[in-house]
Amino acid sequence: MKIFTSTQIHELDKYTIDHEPVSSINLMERAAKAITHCIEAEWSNRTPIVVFAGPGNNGGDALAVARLLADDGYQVSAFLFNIHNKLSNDCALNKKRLIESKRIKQFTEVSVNFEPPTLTPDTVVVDGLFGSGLNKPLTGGFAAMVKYLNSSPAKVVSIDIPSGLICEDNTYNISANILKADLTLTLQQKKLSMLMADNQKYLGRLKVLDIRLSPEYIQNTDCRYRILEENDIRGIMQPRDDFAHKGSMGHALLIAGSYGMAGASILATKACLRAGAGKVTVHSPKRNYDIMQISVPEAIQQMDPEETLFSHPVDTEPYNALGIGPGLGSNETTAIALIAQIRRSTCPLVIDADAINILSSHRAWMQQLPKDIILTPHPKELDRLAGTTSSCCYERLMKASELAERLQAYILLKGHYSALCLPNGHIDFNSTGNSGMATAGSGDVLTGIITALLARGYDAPSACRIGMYLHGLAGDLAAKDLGKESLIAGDIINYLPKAFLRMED
Ligand SMILES: NC(=O)C1=CN([C@@H]2O[C@H](COP(=O)(O)OP(=O)(O)OC[C@H]3O[C@@H](n4cnc5c(N)ncnc54)[C@H](OP(=O)(O)O)[C@@H]3O)[C@@H](O)[C@H]2O)[C@@H](O)CC1
Ligand SMILES: Nc1ncnc2c1ncn2[C@@H]1O[C@H](COP(=O)(O)OP(=O)(O)O)[C@@H](O)[C@H]1O
Ligand SMILES: [K+]
Repeated sequence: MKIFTSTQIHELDKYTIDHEPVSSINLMERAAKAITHCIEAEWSNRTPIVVFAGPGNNGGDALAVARLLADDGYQVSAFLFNIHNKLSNDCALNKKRLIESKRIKQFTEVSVNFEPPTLTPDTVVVDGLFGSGLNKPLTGGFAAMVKYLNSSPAKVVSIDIPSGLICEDNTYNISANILKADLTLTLQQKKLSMLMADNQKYLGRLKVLDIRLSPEYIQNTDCRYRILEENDIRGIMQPRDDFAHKGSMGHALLIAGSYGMAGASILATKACLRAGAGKVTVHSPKRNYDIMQISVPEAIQQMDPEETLFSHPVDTEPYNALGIGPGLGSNETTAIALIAQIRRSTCPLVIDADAINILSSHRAWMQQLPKDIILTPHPKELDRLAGTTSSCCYERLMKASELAERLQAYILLKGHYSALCLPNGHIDFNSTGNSGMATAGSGDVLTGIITALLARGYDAPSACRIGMYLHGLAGDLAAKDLGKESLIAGDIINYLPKAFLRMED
């Protein structure tokens, strides 16, 4: 699913009006009907409704909803904020229709002073102050109104997006001036800011309402952001050849696990095997030999000369892909071996965990990274790598994207909606995965999966897309059977077979 920017959403709106064809007022009515339907499904007509409408089309939607609810027997009070005496055409038309319908309990147009109504816990507030047209943070009277609503006991339903939240960049927005909705009914598609962890507190429950905007525009318009769905992944997965043999299914090398961190290499290795690599070799320090042999008998063991850490780069000629980093530690000997390993590697590379941390403390080495390398940082690792200090998720995402462009690398920033930042500046978000996966070792599993896919011959973007999707899907299937609370990283590996099966259906 493409995630258009607010500018593109306006173009899409206009294109639909011109080409469907549908008049803009009828498109607004379509949106208002969908919103009204959702509200009526949740609250009976004994619920007092208070509608707050702004001067633009978000306000127009809200006034149409006020009329439709009143028509269906709800007690509706509506406030239209028209402080500059300037309404959008469709907002003005819906004001007229609302007044003419006469079913409304109270309609107030606010131009100067606003006497806020009493909001009881059983009241539902419909927020149509600002939607995708908000172009700067709220200030003054509107900010005060948001604060008033946030401190009220009423339930809030936001139309399209909670007022005060901007569709993309909220880096310099003020949290107290953004409405906290209980339910957000967003039109046609999620907005970029809805994918960010730090904005979840504003959204409440989020529903996407299909208002049938032009499929032609949606299909033909290039878009920087998209959410990967099952069909996108099915489209790039290759069937396993009947005549496949272990020599044709890729030989993966993992360099992982220092003494005390054998678990990370075990998880990555098992995941790599379960993701269908023909052969997996794991390079780890001598002291981990027995535990590795016993834990993953299917893998080939390669011992580092050192007892407890990775110290010697290896020849990658026999391998089709290398994953390096899980549980590696950040000893200086390991750091030097890592950069030597990166320099001499001839196969596709996945860099994770401690390998990323080592690069963060030796930034000059980043210039030596080959093109098309894959880095899989979690947010803290990305912050160390890119030197981000802000807690703003959008800013971090932009840093990750800039870094991907500068290095011509694939940066997979992990989390809910993991974001794959591509060298061309585009960003693909993953749609699978759940909070049960917030458990140590989940990332090691992802590294193993992506390394396997690279070894099998997928190019870097496909390996990342399929890898993060299957990883999340395995987590979802595991959570369905086991619940989220007790999920551990090993469960993700155990459910990878079912995730593959689901994609073969
Ligand atoms: N997508 C679709 O196809 C469909 C979309 N629809 C609906 O349209 C909505 C978008 O409508 P919209 O473009 O009229 O913008 P909206 O959010 O109402 O605000 C614009 C007004 O706000 C003002 N303003 C901006 N920032 C401000 C600030 N900080 N503080 C104060 N004022 C500020 C701005 O003023 P200006 O910047 O122009 O001076 C202008 O007056 C969308 O969210 C959805 O609900 C549906 O009807 C049907 C199909
Ligand atoms: N709430 C969540 N929703 C979806 N996926 C999640 C969630 N929490 C964690 N994950 C996934 O689990 C993995 C965690 O990786 P990471 O933080 O590197 O773990 P570790 O370092 O312990 O192996 C990532 O792939 C991430 O996307
Ligand atoms: K709104």
